[in-house]
Amino acid sequence: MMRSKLLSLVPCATGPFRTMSTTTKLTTVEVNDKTGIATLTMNRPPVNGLNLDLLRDLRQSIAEIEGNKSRGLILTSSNPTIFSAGLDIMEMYKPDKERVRAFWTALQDAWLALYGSSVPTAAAINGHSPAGGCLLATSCEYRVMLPKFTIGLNETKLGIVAPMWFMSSFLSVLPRREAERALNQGRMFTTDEALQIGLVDEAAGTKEEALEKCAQFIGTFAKVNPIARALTKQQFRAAELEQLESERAQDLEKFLFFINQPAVQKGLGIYLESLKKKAKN
Ligand SMILES: CCCCCCCCC/C=C/C(=O)SCCNC(=O)CCNC(=O)[C@H](O)C(C)(C)COP(=O)(O)OP(=O)(O)OC[C@H]1O[C@@H](n2cnc3c(N)ncnc32)[C@H](O)[C@@H]1OP(=O)(O)O
Repeated sequence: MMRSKLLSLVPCATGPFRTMSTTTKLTTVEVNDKTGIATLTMNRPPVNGLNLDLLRDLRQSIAEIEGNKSRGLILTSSNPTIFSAGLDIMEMYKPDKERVRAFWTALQDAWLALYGSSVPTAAAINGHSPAGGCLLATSCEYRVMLPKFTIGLNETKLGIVAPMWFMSSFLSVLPRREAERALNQGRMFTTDEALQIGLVDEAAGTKEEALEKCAQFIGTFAKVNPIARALTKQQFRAAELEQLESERAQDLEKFLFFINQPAVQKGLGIYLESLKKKAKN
């Protein structure tokens, strides 16, 4: 089933490209008419916290980019210092029962869409990228990061646990030993450290430069058969995608059980307070 879905979404090898700019509430898609590459920009102030609506918009924008025959997707942020602060903790703290189910389901959907996207993907990481922000970046095939920001899966520092599929994205970028240590430590890497360890592929001085480097990466596929490339990517990523697809319901229940533990709620409350205090100082 995945294969036929993929074939219908394979990007066109030839133009012409349409100039297009569409905005859902929290994301913008702009297709460059010269390169045919789509830039998907997250725009949810103040920190691109991944709430239900942003996750749904992301998924919708990814589907749109696949549907409009773009040559590739660059994920970035409209915020000059934050790529994404990760999951909106307000969705998990004292959550509404129905909404939190929809929220986690939307996160699963967004990850399946991005990690399994048929088009080449790159992240122009133009700001901090903790936790869910790092998940988005590592779900892409290439990462370019601006200086003096941080990226990583810091879940253990918040007293929460990154699910297996967060780890899968991380593991598709970092060697196993490095990934395990960083996950256990909840380590945030500076741009230089991320570059050194291979968590990001390149550094760039400005957002424009980062976008250009991402476009260059996507351009490396110009002479590759798009169907063969897309099927190769999909096969390479099939195990992780199929694991989540087959365990979605259990993954949701596991999340709900974990998040509703009084100790986890208490920890999230303390963490939120510390973020707010920091903002006041
Ligand atoms: C077994 C399996 C079981 C499964 C178990 C469950 C698994 C869950 C996996 C979780 C994944 C996650 O992504 S959890 C999320 C992890 N994210 C983080 O830890 C990032 C926390 N944020 C930061 O570090 C910083 O905010 C940062 C992004 C660097 C930006 O710093 P700044 O100084 O520019 O901005 P701040 O002043 O800190 O923040 C501006 C405002 O945004 C708020 N804010 C910041 N981050 C926020 C966030 N993630 N969610 C909500 N609100 C946030 C602050 O409280 C402020 O609110 P006001 O004071 O009201 O303005």
